[in-house]
Amino acid sequence: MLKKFERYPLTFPHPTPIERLGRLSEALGGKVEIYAKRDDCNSGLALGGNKLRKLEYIVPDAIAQGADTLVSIGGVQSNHTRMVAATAAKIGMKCVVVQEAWVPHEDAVYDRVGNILLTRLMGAESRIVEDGFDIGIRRSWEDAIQSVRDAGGKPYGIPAGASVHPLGGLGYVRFAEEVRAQEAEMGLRFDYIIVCVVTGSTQAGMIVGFKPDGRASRVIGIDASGTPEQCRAQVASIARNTASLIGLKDAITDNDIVIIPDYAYPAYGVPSRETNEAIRLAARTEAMITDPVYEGKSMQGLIDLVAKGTIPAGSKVLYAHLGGAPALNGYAYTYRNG
Ligand SMILES: Cc1ncc(COP(=O)(O)O)c(CNC2(C(=O)O)CC2)c1O
Repeated sequence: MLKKFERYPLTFPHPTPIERLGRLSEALGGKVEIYAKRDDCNSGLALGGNKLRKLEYIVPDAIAQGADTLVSIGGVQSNHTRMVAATAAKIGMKCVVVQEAWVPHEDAVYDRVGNILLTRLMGAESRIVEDGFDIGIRRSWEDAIQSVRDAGGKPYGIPAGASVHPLGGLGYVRFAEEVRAQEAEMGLRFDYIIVCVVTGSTQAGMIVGFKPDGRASRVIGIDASGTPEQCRAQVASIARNTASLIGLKDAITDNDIVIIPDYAYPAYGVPSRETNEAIRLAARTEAMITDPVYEGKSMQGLIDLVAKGTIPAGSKVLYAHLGGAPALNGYAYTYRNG
């Protein structure tokens, strides 16, 4: 489905591993088999993560346009801006990232550790602004792009999460193709795929990628944005655009888009007690580290959906681990007692 699209390798030259989470499966009652696909371990670039899969299909366009500066946006502890900074460093471009005030934080070091520390270490110009959380196209980002032009640079704009970009969904179409090949090798088939969703092109790409084998609606998005209607609309738009790009025009229906808003509380970037319990359970049963902004909430959703029987006994579930651990450093106070 993707052969006509150029991909600039930013991830390791092999599929990310799928591992069975036996102790977590047992801890949840042993009736559902849980596996994880480790996209958190997908690259040597600055601790990796889901955005690198997306950026592999965006970088060729930036190079073709003769850009010299990647310009993107996220919260202060954005994993996405860290991966854009990593990509710029790797391909020899400059980088400007706008870091908005997406999270009301309690840690004095929140704006100096984790993702933003790495982003700065890789030479990106990190511009902290006071605008609040929003997954859409931001004025602060548009102004940053213009400022690069005004300074004589050739900017290439990458929106938040590389999601509202024409090529933003392709990386996770490839994820689905990879999973199908691994299922064939493993001699199994997953009934559900659990994925955290915020700006949307990760889940949207998976929906498109799994549509041909009838599993689009088995990609269960766990919303971590706290703005579920905007998130759903963005996923739908990206999925339809991506489907058209790869020759599946009009294939995506509303029923293909399954997003559960129940675990984003109390707010984007703020973990609940249940989020923290989920983070601890994954850490203590599998030494699998999840974060309070994204994967901790999708792990919370997985645990709850199994406990409630929404994911029925006998199911095989693939948990998509998309990265995010560096942000834990901005929550040291929250986890001061483990
Ligand atoms: C670790 C991790 N897991 C899941 C997601 C959600 O992915 P989407 O934005 O494609 O829906 C992010 C996103 N992060 C954003 C960021 O700025 O880091 C785009 C919001 C993520 O970083």
